[in-house]
Amino acid sequence: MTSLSTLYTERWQELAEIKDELAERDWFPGTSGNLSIKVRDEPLQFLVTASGKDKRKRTPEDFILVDENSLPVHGGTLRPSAETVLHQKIYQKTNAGCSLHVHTVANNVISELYGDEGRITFKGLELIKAFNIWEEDGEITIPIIDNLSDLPALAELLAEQITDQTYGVLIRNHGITVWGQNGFEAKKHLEAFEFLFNYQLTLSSFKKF
Ligand SMILES: CSC[C@@H](O)[C@@H](O)C(=O)COP(=O)(O)O
Ligand SMILES: [Zn+2]
Repeated sequence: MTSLSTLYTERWQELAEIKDELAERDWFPGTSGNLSIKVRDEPLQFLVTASGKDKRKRTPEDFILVDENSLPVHGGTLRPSAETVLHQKIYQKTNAGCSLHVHTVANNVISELYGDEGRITFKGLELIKAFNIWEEDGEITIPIIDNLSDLPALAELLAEQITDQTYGVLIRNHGITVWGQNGFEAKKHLEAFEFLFNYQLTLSSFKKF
């Protein structure tokens, strides 16, 4: 059986690599964004990015191990992400092993354009298969929630949107939070959503009035 410390080291490495890749895409403007990865289930413990840091940089203090109440397991002075409670809710309501939150222009614009409808649905696009949807007429819907400043309330709002068919949630004029069973799947979902948002925005810009 893999020891807890080996698991911790492996998960740290996995999350650090994802952070580097998302940084290369410039998906952490102005210190925004936060990432987490589950280390153990019972009791829940996950690594989450430290708050307010430049997530483009790699340092030994990038991640903090937190518990099922989003509190640091080992104490210390480093603060976990302000949005840790959103990650906590995702682990408590899904079988996710990794959760990623980024702010991009595309996800913000889509969230504003479709915010009043409370969701956006994509269909007829090959990339929907990234969500393991293989039907020819398959579709994927992402809910859009208001950007409450009360973070526990925001986490509740997000949790209310989670179903078996939900892979992410847009927070209006804020960003996207996605998850997957592991780091690979969470990143795949994030890249697929961002592709779909960019597709929609590009298509709209070419539509005749
Ligand atoms: C600097 S704007 C972004 C923050 O307000 C927040 O939304 C965010 O994504 C990053 O917060 P953090 O506490 O660093 O995880
Ligand atoms: Zn954010």
